[in-house]
Amino acid sequence: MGESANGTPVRPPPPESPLRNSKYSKVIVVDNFFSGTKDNLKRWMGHPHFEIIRHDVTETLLVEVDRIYHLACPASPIFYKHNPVKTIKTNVMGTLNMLGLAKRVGARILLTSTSEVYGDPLVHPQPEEYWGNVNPIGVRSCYDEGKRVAETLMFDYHRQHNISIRVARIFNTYGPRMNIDDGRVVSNFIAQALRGETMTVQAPGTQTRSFCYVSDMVEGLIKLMEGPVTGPINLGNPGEFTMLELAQAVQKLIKPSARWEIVDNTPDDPRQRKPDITKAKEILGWEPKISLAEGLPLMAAEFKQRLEISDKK
Ligand SMILES: NC(=O)c1ccc[n+]([C@@H]2O[C@H](COP(=O)([O-])OP(=O)(O)OC[C@H]3O[C@@H](n4cnc5c(N)ncnc54)[C@H](O)[C@@H]3O)[C@@H](O)[C@H]2O)c1
Ligand SMILES: O=C(O)[C@H]1O[C@H](OP(=O)(O)OP(=O)(O)OC[C@H]2O[C@@H](n3ccc(=O)[nH]c3=O)[C@H](O)[C@@H]2O)[C@H](O)[C@@H](O)[C@@H]1O
Repeated sequence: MGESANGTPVRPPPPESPLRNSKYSKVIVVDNFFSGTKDNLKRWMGHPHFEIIRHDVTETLLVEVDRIYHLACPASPIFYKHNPVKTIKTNVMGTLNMLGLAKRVGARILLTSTSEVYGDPLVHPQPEEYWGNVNPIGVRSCYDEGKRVAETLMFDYHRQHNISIRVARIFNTYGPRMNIDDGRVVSNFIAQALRGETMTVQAPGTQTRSFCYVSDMVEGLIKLMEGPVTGPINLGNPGEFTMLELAQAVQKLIKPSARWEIVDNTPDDPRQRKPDITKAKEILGWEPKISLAEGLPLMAAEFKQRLEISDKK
């Protein structure tokens, strides 16, 4: 345990904390808590180097910082489709405001873009050079096209105002402390199996995704932020699974009697997705370490605690 300037004992940051191995030792979290929760931040509250501001990034923010990790955006399809206009505003006005902040204070800014910029990809796996296959007027467009505009804004500010930027294209990331009713597939299947409900496999069930464990992703984001290139760089785990395979893995892990059913899907669901992470490996020296088989039990254990389900059968 170290000591702060005013003598208050300072807890060392946990291994997954951006504070570790970083010269940037104070963190200001900005969130409007639309899909996030303060519960996930409780262990940091009262820490002298930590601050939370309830704020919507579609409004101007005035703080003094060196690094901006711009993650604010509804990310689960059920959340972003709930208010598509707000989702676009968050991506466009929110990114403009964060870039304005970066310009004013001379900070470096990292955008968490998404594999959704590749849409329903016709190239597989997806390299960064692929321009994508995105429906501009569909129900997912507020998110997909919103992130594409956010990327454009990042590069225009970089070219026009010489802002230092980093763009990560994140592929499906999961882990402990996700909102139990987030609506994304890994949290849905784990929560459903634990609650004794039928897992909802959206048709056809043969669509694929590549799932990255959260601590791997955090390490990749920090390496990109402190690394030498702007990106865009794919960050994800190249292990590729169908949704039926994921349901089977959750069944095997949680309850052999767990069942699934095929339910209706929503339009424009990508049929396949797998990152080409050659650039992340070669330029950042990053690749994920935690396989789906290792990550699922870690998430299930934490979901069990929150759902207060004991191991007694
Ligand atoms: N998890 C993934 O699979 C994944 C994949 C690709 C990209 N991303 C991107 O990473 C970022 C984080 O995703 P996540 O999975 O942690 O989602 P999340 O929903 O858990 O977190 C998003 C956070 O942004 C906050 N937020 C939303 N709108 C805001 C606004 N207008 N102002 C301030 N805060 C706002 C939410 O309250 C929440 O805390 C998002 O930008 C998302 O698009 C995530
Ligand atoms: O990684 C990405 O780039 C994007 O991935 C996800 O989008 P999506 O892949 O649609 O995520 P899910 O909602 O978890 O769906 C994954 C697959 O599971 C299926 N699914 C989802 C939920 C469910 O209960 N059952 C089910 O079979 C969906 O049809 C889809 O094929 C995230 O929601 C986005 O924030 C993120 O940007």
